[in-house]
Amino acid sequence: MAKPISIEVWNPAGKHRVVSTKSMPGTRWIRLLTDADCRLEICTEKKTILDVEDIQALIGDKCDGVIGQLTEDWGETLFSTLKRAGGTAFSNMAVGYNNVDLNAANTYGIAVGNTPGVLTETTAELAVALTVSASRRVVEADQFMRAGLYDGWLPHLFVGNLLKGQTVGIIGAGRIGSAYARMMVEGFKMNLIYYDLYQSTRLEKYMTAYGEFLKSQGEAPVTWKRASTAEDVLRDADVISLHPILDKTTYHLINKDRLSIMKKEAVLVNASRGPVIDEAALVNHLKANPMFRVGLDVFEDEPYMKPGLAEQKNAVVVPHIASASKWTREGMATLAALNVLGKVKGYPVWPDANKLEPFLDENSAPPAACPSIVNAKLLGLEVSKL
Ligand SMILES: NC(=O)c1ccc[n+]([C@@H]2O[C@H](COP(=O)([O-])OP(=O)(O)OC[C@H]3O[C@@H](n4cnc5c(N)ncnc54)[C@H](O)[C@@H]3O)[C@@H](O)[C@H]2O)c1
Ligand SMILES: O=C(O)[C@H](O)CO
Repeated sequence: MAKPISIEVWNPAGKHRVVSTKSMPGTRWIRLLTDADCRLEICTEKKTILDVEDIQALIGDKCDGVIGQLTEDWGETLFSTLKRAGGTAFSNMAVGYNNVDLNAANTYGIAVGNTPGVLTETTAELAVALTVSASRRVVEADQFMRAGLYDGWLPHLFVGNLLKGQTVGIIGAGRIGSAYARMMVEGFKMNLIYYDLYQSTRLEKYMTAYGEFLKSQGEAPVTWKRASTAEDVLRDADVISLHPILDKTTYHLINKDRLSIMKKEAVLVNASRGPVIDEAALVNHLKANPMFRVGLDVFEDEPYMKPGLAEQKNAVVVPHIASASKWTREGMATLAALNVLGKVKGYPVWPDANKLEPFLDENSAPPAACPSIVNAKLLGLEVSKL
């Protein structure tokens, strides 16, 4: 028998039943669904991470689409349950979808949505915050101050690293990696080295033009280089920020061997996914190298940290909040809802998931399209001509 699970219902008479496994910020997403004849059921269960059985109970016997979260395991069981309930759409409220088994979704013909772009700058800004906090020992110094230990200015007190003129390294120079690179380069006049499977022509052009601009102002130009291996970035950079997707190629990309080739005083930042770093190896490295610092938004076994990490003063840790600005979270909710709504209504897919502004303009109706469906091609979904 299905578990009882608490829900809040909007527009009970709506024709299409859409389930959201969590309450999400803002109200626009709710309005968009209910105005389009959806009965919306929002799970209000007081449990942070829902398990597969909870979500099966939410889906029930009839469900057209589900808006879910990155903490949920969307695989064979959930997609087959959704299919049996007549569903055709699932959207993560996240850009990353490593919690989703796309093969299973494809098998059951379920469209899988994500929420790119709207979180790019917000996430990059938090990565910058982690970089500065780790480099300048902000959290350690804050704790020292609150503990009443400050008894006057000292030449050696909390000496950290200067960023200006150093080299910033990016692994995964996609939307967020490139935005972070620009912030670090513009903000701190850093040189850039990046590694990605693909060339980032846009970022390279920007770096060249910005270097020229600085030169024209009589300042030292910034330089850039595309590395042919991740190791080249790790060896050369003073600050390394990780922004790839999580898949087989990036699992434990940062491991014991790769940590050992980094500079002893390097700063490593991760706001991508926890398993990109072998966290146990990182804890050992932090213990052995007190001048090496990290800023982490994500962890290998969330919500837990590997033993020893919490005690390391050279680590700044925050609970996966990189996309947590009000505008972004409301935008993510909107995009996730529109992905599901679009599929339920039979709309085509938006042609460019990097240009979703029309869906985010609160003063106009969104286009009749699904903003971002990651398996659209595989499912042969029609592309919007709008
Ligand atoms: N911490 C957070 O709250 C938060 C917020 C947003 C996104 N994220 C994570 O950040 C990731 C990136 O988001 P995005 O919007 O920039 O995605 P994106 O697709 O624009 O960028 C990902 C980049 O990683 C590159 N890549 C893939 N495999 C690689 C490899 N083996 N080595 C090097 N580079 C590789 C891709 O080519 C691409 O350029 C998401 O998938 C998500 O997991 C985390
Ligand atoms: O992938 C994502 O979108 C994040 O981890 C949450 O913002």
